[in-house]
Amino acid sequence: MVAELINNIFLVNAPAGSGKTTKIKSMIISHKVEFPENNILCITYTKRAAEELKKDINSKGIYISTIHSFLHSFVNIYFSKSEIVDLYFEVFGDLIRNDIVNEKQKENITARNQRYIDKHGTLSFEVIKNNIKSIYYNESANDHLYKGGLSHDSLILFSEKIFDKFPKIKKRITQKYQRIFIDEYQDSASSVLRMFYKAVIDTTSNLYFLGDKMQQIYKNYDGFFEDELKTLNTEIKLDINHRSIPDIVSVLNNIYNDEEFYQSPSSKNSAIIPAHPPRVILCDNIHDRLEIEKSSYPDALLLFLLNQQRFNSIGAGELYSRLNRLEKYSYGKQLNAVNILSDNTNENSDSLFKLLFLVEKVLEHYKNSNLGSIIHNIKINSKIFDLNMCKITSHQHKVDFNILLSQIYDSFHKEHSIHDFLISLRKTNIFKTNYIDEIGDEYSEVLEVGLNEFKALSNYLNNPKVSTQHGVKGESHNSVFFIAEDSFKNPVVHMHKFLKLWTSTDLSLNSLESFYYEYNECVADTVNHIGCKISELNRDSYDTHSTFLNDRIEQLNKRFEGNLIFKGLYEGHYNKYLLRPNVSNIKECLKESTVYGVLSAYRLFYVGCSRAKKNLTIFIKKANVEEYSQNFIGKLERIGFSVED
Ligand SMILES: Nc1ncnc2c1ncn2[C@@H]1O[C@H](COP(=O)(O)OP(=O)(O)OP(=O)(O)O)[C@@H](O)[C@H]1O
Repeated sequence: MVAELINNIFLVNAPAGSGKTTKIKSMIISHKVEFPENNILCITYTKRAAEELKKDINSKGIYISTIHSFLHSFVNIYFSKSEIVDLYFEVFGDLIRNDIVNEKQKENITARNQRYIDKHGTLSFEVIKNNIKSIYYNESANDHLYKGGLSHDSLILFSEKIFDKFPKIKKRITQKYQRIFIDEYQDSASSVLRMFYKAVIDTTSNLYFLGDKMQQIYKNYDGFFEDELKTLNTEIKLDINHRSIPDIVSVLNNIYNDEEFYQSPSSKNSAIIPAHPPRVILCDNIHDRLEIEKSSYPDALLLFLLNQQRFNSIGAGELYSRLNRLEKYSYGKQLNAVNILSDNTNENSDSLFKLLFLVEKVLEHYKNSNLGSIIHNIKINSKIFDLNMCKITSHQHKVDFNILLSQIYDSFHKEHSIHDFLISLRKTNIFKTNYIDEIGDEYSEVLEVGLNEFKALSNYLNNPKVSTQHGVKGESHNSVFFIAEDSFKNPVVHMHKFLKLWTSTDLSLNSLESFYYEYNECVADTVNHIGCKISELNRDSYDTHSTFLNDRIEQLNKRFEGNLIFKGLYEGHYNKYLLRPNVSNIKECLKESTVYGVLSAYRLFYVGCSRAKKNLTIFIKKANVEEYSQNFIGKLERIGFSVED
């Protein structure tokens, strides 16, 4: 049966640089001019994107925010209603009961249960139910279900449940908003897409999903909105690349390798002469070669895969790695080391870095003899400065104060550790001693790092030229240096396996993604049958299921026979298993990340290349592609790259 097309819900799936963000802005503005009384909602993927968009369109009735802040502001007024608290227990009750029982005796759950008993005297489902009067969004990656705290993911899940159960609440969305835009739809969870779809269908509001499937670089979307996507209105076409020069547009078309998404270059970019053709540099040592190229293109944006590499390149690698090890910035916590090291404003919530960035700002004003700005900074930071010491009521005070600032200035320019710098700050008495002293033991490793790393970080923040491949969505840069790297965990990106597969097959997003979904389903089905994750298989559980697993491997081998992606990624592992069936060999066969890592590398490669307006360079370590270098160079040249050794 052919699904009915939906007229008021639009899908604009268009490649990089085709003007999606620009289109959103112009649609918002023109709608507002025509219907000034209407309200418009625009959901962006990151806070930064929301802030950027707000700079251009900030008028009454236009609401721009991330999905979490939108949902939170929209549903939190119901969070203490008894029906909503009941729904909370309906949705999360089993999870709560399981944690109370803690069948597998997980240590963290045992500890959490004990903390609850210490505080409330006892732990049971009924006690928890009695204690929770209202639920809340805890703005972190982990739920606090005993207290009614919803994590990022649970806020989304629970909002969807609220809209399903209480249509009146859902209806408020379209009563309030006549136009809704979801930017970067490809990285939104399918539950988010479905939520808006169900709210807007059969109403007079319009909903627009804008994005690019090729730029799906986070794992939020699980593929469960594909049927609905096929029913959407696709009459808005964006097929001109407004960002890049024709040679780069041609490379991008070839990487995308899908006629449906073919882009023409914009005529305004045709006259731009690049410094070099899009090129791939195959080198023995990427670091050394980068240094050389950086001197010719000092403004190039360097795209690394990992934050660690990015901070290494800035000259603040040790600072990043040590801050990253702090418990409070570990995985799942509200803030991480990147948040702290990227925020040189007064909003930085880390006591050490707030102080360092502030001191640096004050020294900048000192250098420019701008006493007024120094006083202003002192006044708005009364928790950090000792206001008595900073009072300037006479000429002598001013002279004394200047002496203290000059001591700080000298100390800041000395080669010593952050710890020694803090000691020198403490000695001046300008700062509250308890503020400095409270930067306690947990920071001891961070304080050992040289102050020069902080200075390098600060220079970088004033002029960022290094980013991660995940972090440059939506950006444009004249010159881009993309550094090919692998990562086997957080994030999983198998760049070199991708390059190898790309060399030997005519890869397109559709072919690789369909294989990924199909293979993933086979793995999920196997996991369901054996009742444990593939990575958790051990010799005993393998023996129990070996007949089933052997059959499964033979079936899959047959099913994907002739599939070049399977051949490139899995065939070797299957042959090995069929020769020697054992637990470690089966794990390799059924590893979902083998294909996921290649798929995410393909997308990141495209995202990275598509940031370049004029000059694009890819750096690849020669040794990593040696085995197939002739074919690889041939492929690169067909794509439109020039290849340099
Ligand atoms: N219609 C247009 N005419 C001229 N320039 C445009 C037009 N649309 C977009 N641009 C310019 O092209 C560049 C890319 O636009 P935009 O960021 O909107 O594209 P996008 O599709 O959102 O890109 P990406 O998917 O890579 O984030 C920007 O510099 C923008 O100013």
